[in-house]
Amino acid sequence: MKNAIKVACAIIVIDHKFLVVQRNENMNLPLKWEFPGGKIEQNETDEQCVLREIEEELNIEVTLVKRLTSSFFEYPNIAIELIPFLANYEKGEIKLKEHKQYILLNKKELIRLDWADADLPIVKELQEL
Ligand SMILES: Nc1nc2c([nH]c(=O)n2[C@@H]2O[C@H](COP(=O)(O)OP(=O)(O)OP(=O)(O)O)[C@@H](O)[C@H]2O)c(=O)[nH]1
Repeated sequence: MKNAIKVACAIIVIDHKFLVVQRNENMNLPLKWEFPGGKIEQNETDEQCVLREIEEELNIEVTLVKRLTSSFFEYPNIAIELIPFLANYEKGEIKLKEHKQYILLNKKELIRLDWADADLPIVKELQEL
C-alpha cells in the first residue's frame, strides 16, 4: 500500500482486562471503537508516539510490552498502517481528553464491539495470544 499514514496504538492491560475507547460523534469514524493512539509525528519513534498519545488522550502512563502485527487498511479518505503495542498500565487516573468513553473488557468480549475496520485483524490476533 502506497503512502499509508503510520498510526501507533496501545492495547493497554489493566487487571487482566483490555482498555478500549470509543470515538466521539465529531471524529472521523464516529462512535467506532479503537485502541488509543494516533499518527506518528516527524522525529519520533513508533514507541515514543504511542507513549505520548496515551498521556495526551488518557492522562496515564504505560510501559510497552510487545509490538504486534501492523494492520494496513484503506479508508475512503486515508490509508493507514496501524501499529499495535501491547502495554501495561503503570500509573495515573484515567481522564479521557478526546474519546466518548472507555471500557475494560476481556479478550472474548472484544469481538462484539463495532470496531474501526483497521482494528479487526488486531482484535483477531489478540484472541490467539
Ligand atoms: N488511534 C487510533 N486510530 C485509529 C485506530 N483505528 C483506525 O482506523 N484509526 C484511524 O487512524 C487515524 C488516527 O489518527 P488520529 O487519531 O491522530 O487522528 P484523527 O483523525 O482522530 O484526528 P486528526 O487527523 O484530526 O488529527 C484516524 O484516521 C483513525 O480513524 C485505532 O485503533 N487507534
